[in-house]
Amino acid sequence: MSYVIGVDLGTSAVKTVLVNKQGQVAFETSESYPLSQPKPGYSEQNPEDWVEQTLVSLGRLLEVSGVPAEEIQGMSFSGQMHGLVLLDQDHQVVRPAILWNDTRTTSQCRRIEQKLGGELLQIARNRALEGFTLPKILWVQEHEPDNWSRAALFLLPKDYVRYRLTGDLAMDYSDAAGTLLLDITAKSWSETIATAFDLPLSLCPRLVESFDDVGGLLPEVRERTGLGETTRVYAGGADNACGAIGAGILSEGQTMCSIGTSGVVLSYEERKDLDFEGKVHFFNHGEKDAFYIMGVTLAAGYSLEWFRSTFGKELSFEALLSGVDEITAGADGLLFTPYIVGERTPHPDADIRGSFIGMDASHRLPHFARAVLEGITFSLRESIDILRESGKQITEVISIGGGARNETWLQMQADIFNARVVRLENEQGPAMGAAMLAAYGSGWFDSLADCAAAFLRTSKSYEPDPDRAEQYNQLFVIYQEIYNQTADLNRRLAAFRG
Ligand SMILES: Nc1ncnc2c1ncn2[C@@H]1O[C@H](COP(=O)(O)OP(=O)(O)O)[C@@H](O)[C@H]1O
Ligand SMILES: O=C(CO)[C@@H](O)[C@H](O)COP(=O)(O)O
Repeated sequence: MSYVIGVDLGTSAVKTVLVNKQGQVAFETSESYPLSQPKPGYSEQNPEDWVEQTLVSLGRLLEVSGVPAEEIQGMSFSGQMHGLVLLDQDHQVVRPAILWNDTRTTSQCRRIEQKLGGELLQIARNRALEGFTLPKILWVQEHEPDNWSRAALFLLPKDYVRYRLTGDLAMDYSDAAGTLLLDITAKSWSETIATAFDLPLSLCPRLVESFDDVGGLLPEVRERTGLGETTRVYAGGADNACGAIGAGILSEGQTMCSIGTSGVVLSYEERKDLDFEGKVHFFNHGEKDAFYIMGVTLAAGYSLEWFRSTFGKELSFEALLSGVDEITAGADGLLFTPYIVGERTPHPDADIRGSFIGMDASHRLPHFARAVLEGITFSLRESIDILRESGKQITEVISIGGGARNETWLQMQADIFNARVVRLENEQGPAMGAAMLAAYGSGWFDSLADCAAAFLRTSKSYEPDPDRAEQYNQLFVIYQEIYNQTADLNRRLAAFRG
């Protein structure tokens, strides 16, 4: 038997899957790590935690599956996007990684806009958002001169882990697209953007394709994990690019919804010259010379996780959500907005915060849990609507990520999106996408599309219920008003946050 490994470096955990030539997941493991919020709006992780837990996860995969190391032909990575890992000249980490959901960089975003004006959208094809990497680099430059003076190179999270496993320093196009330093269609680092902020191009690593072979595993990694010399390592991609590959989003007309820590609505995009005015993110795909567009809810699964850990600490997700399907659409007049760490699409606003609107003495825990699921899904519907307004036909959505584990939530997605929602046999989209990059890189298939045809299987489809879809349309109009009604209140409350 031959196998490949997909590693998904998520925000809550690293997940590894061992996949055979038929696309069956022979074994999977997950190892979590902490997220630190030293101040409101800050979000950091220790890169050493990622490396350690990836090694533990790979070791378990080998040990428990019992698969001989020589049967594992390839390995590739998917990673949380945008996180800044700064390295010094000796490739030592300079400071904790500043993550995608860290919103400390509003003033750096305004500086980028002032300096570059329309050139930013022309070159980087995205607007300056707090989560992207360039504003984080400028924040360190402004606020931590000692750390900045030591910085020689930056990497993104999965590229750092891959460096520690192979010794190779590189970044793939799909992840580089989220830095705001890449000329997206030219596929090169932008000298215009770098020089505008006095950044030497030597700060940027070598660029590679997601399916490029970047070497073998270091001897100490082989010893620690049980992997051998036969396993080649392929660069990998951004978690959303890998999620798209793992959901088979490889041609025009295909859309996915991913609910992990963040929430993403993503469509394959052939129209590379169309101006989306920065309303959605426009990124390079993991497939060669392909692109996708997407909208992002910053706290999707994270809102549910926050709600569970705050109000139902002893409950599993299954227990928390068990009574939710007994409550009707709209949770008896209770709405939730998932802005608990600020928002991106369609409201790029670091100060906005969440609300429960319409609390009534009759509401119980399941009402609140339902309102949280509905609020997250309404937020994703805002991205669906932007994609539809750009001319996309969205009649079917492949749902992946932790949010695809709950049947009620999948039906809710179908009703709120007014589209068929499809769950795959394996909802681990990004890890599967990484395994597919390794399978394609290893020469198992002629294209990623051929790999998707062989690997991906539908598990169940959820059709929208016309009555509930109509009810949700009416509720969505009220939901959409909450942002404007609460934006000023939250701006004034910002001064009182810890
Ligand atoms: N059984 C479940 N039912 C509903 N939602 C779930 C369930 N398990 C996990 N989730 C949601 O999925 C999120 C984690 O998704 P995952 O794709 O693993 O995240 P990430 O890749 O960001 O680490 C959790 O925060 C939670 O909101
Ligand atoms: O910032 C983005 C995309 O622009 C996020 O989607 C991150 O890539 C993190 O993803 P998850 O941990 O939620 O998978």
